[in-house]
Amino acid sequence: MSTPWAAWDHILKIDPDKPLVEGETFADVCQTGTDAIEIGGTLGMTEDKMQRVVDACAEYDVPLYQEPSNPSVVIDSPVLEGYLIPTVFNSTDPFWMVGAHKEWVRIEDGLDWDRTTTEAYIVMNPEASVAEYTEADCEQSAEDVGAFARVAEKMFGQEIVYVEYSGTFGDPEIVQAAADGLDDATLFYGGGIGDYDSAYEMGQHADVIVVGDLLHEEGCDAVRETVEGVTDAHAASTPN
Ligand SMILES: CC(C)=CCC/C(C)=C/CC/C(C)=C/CC/C(C)=C/COP(=O)(O)OP(=O)(O)O
Ligand SMILES: O=P(O)(O)OC[C@@H](O)CO
Ligand SMILES: [Mg+2]
Repeated sequence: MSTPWAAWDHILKIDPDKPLVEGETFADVCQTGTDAIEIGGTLGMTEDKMQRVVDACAEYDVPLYQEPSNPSVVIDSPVLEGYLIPTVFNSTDPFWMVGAHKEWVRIEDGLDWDRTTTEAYIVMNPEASVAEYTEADCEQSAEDVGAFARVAEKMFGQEIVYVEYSGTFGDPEIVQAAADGLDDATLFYGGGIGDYDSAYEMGQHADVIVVGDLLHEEGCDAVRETVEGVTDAHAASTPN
């Protein structure tokens, strides 16, 4: 797989288990200015729900990626640009690091490796479903997170490191520690981004910000503001 995310600033994560804001359509969702759409969530995932979102977004230009939370919800669709497969570095259960992946590969024939890449998650909000689901140890200092990020890149060859605060705005110092741990990998940050300022702030530390709940709670105009926030943060920090 090539590394298109190296050029991204913003990902919109659609949770197929949650409705859009009343009156909005997937056409609106695909025109928020985001660089890519990830389709996934932790709870209530089914192939059908995934497929419905993929179909609804298929005709627009924004690249679509599936982010499955378990092997049984992966859908085979030519419309998908690729599959971003989490591996949770701070899970206390190896199933969420490598076990689910082994099961997937054992069961499925002919996976499309060119369209498949992993995201090295560091799950930091103990209240999030994803933390509970993967039994993540969220007691990680900035030094720990920096070391996880470095291990992910240097020892496990990960192209994407994802600091995940799903549902709450994280600690910018921790996100910066992850950034400092990386040379080449792309740093995703997700969690609690709700407006221009929060997008700008995390945009100063992460390569890509991921916006999820805001789409389902506030809608497309609010998402568009976060695209502006991170774009401005990156423009301000890029030397000419
Ligand atoms: C091997 C395959 C194909 C799948 C397994 C992939 C793994 C390890 C998944 C672990 C769980 C995970 C990191 C899922 C990614 C999606 C995610 C973090 C969604 C956000 O979840 P929450 O916001 O906590 O949940 P809800 O919004 O559903 O409550
Ligand atoms: O839903 P929010 O809090 O925006 O988090 C985004 C994403 O990181 C969730 O996996
Ligand atoms: Mg969520």
